Amino acid sequence: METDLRLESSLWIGNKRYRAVLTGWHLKWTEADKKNGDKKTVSVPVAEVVGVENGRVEILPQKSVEDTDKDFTVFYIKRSRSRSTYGLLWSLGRTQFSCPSRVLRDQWTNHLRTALKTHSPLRPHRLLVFINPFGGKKKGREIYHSLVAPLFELAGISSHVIVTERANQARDHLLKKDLTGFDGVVCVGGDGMFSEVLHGLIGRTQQEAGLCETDPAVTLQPCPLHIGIIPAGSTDCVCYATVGVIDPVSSALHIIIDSQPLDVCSVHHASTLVRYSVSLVGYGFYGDVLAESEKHRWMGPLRYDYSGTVVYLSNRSYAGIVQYLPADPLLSSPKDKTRCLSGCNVCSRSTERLFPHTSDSGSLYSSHFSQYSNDSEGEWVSVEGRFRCVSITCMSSSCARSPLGLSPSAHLADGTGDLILVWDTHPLSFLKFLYRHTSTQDQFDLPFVEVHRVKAVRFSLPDGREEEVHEGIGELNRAIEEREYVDTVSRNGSQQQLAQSVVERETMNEHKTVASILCGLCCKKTPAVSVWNCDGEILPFTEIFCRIHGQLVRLYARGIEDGAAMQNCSQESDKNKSRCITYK
Ligand SMILES: Nc1ncnc2c1ncn2[C@@H]1O[C@H](COP(=O)(O)OP(=O)(O)OP(=O)(O)O)[C@@H](O)[C@H]1O
Ligand SMILES: CCCCCCCCCCCCC/C=C/[C@@H](O)[C@H](CO)NC(=O)CCCCC
Ligand SMILES: [Ca+2]
Repeated sequence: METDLRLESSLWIGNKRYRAVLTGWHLKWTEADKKNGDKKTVSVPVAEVVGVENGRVEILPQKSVEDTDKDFTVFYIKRSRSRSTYGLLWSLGRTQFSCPSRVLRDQWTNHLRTALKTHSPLRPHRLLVFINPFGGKKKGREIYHSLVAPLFELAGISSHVIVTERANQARDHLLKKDLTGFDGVVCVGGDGMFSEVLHGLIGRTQQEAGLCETDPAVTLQPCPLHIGIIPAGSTDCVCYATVGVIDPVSSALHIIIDSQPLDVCSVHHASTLVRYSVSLVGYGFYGDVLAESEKHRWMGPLRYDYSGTVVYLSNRSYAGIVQYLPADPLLSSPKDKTRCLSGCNVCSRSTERLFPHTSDSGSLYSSHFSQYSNDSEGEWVSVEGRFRCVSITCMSSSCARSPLGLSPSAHLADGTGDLILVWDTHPLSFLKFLYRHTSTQDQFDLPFVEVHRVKAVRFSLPDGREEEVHEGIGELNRAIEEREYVDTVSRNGSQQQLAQSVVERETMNEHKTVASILCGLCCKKTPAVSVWNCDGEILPFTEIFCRIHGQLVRLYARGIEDGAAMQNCSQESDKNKSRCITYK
């Protein structure tokens, strides 16, 4: 195969002559008229060629084609460091080659296209795209049509685009409509849109397999369709943690060439499935922040900072019983200071265990999904007390607010989640814990913080707390109502007037906030229960059971690339370094 695809000739880039070689794995070109020591070789892995066009062609920012006889243009992945994140930005590299004859030009383009088909057989051909026109800064449509669609066209991908008109339209479509012919689903939006697609695809796959999603003991069927994310939301945590940057062009290029399995946590209450999560299932602080932020949606992404401050000042902790099933400690630890990077060994070993009969990317479509049991997995552990927060995350959950994330050493696809227990502590100590999320300081190196790598978690309320719960809520509401009454009556004279005015309703919310802050600071009359934040949605239950399902879905991504390692790659990349690429 390698021999058949090999092609070597002189080619021109501008007025310089190059010796160009196409082997099975790489396209390389070296300046021909230089002394040996000065010769630089550019090497592009075939796996990173996005498209090949006849003539002199430009795609972004605008398409332009000069249809000449002896020229061809190669488009490929180009990397640069991101100033604000740890990941690498991808852009579309482009080189226009000129040949001495049209025959040679056709030979080059045919060989390159054949090499692409041979070495990248799993690239998508047809995608279903959902655009949320209201996500984040409401730029989803514009982002897709100007930056993403031209790249898909270049890569020969056809797409069926649906601009959503209501929440849950994407989920319902995926649950009910014909999906024949699609290789994957792309969501243009934020974590909420991703969650819709996740629920739609997991639900559809289980329906078709005749499996019962509600039973936490059932081994779920992995989804055959991939999920791609074009970030256009407020947090874009799933994109950040799986690609390393929030950049629509980088994400579009990942959709064209990549595949990355991802663990999913199913959340159950009694005998119902409540939701799926990939990022955060959080009780206490994160639940309260989300609940508070819902009152201030008009603030946009800033609502989380505002609500974070309000909730922090209200100084709450909650009683609970947490039971967890530890994962095999011999495989990895959330405190081992490693990071899950693209090509991660811990995740690869997990793939081997989850899909024992396939070792390569063929496992993508494998129907083998046997729940492994491992002798080194421990017994259930139970802890009880007061917590500032209880969080479970299947991945690092890094985002712009926290570039290393909730659990910096968590793995995307190892079949485990990290359980973070933050015991009740002094407000300043808790602030230290929160603050460490924004830097490289270790947030787990604090005496009131525990982190465990787990397969499953159960959360329940201590016995007899129900009364306290109601009492707590009742007292808080009475305190809020009292303050509201005093405030409104002194300003307006009548509560009815207040209820009729939208502006004043907003003021009422502010008063509620102030009341709850005062409650937290002075009276300590806080509710005895918090709410669960599940990837940005509030759960309607307090007592839950969570189970991690290893590699239940596949994303069009590759995990975070190690910027330093990429720069150290030699120019003469071999097969093992096929992801290395150097540019002048
Ligand atoms: N056409 C629509 N109208 C109203 N809501 C929609 C529509 N399409 C999708 N949604 C819902 O909007 C919610 C938020 O969308 P999305 O996640 O795209 O943006 P975001 O909230 O700004 O970002 P993030 O979730 O990253 O914070 C989603 O939960 C989704 O269900
Ligand atoms: C003094 C400085 C304090 C700084 C504190 C920073 C702590 C940041 C930790 C980062 C946590 C990200 C967790 C990800 C959650 C997402 O799945 C979810 C959906 O988008 N977002 C929220 O729930 C939105 C709510 C996020 C709560 C912060
Ligand atoms: Ca994991």
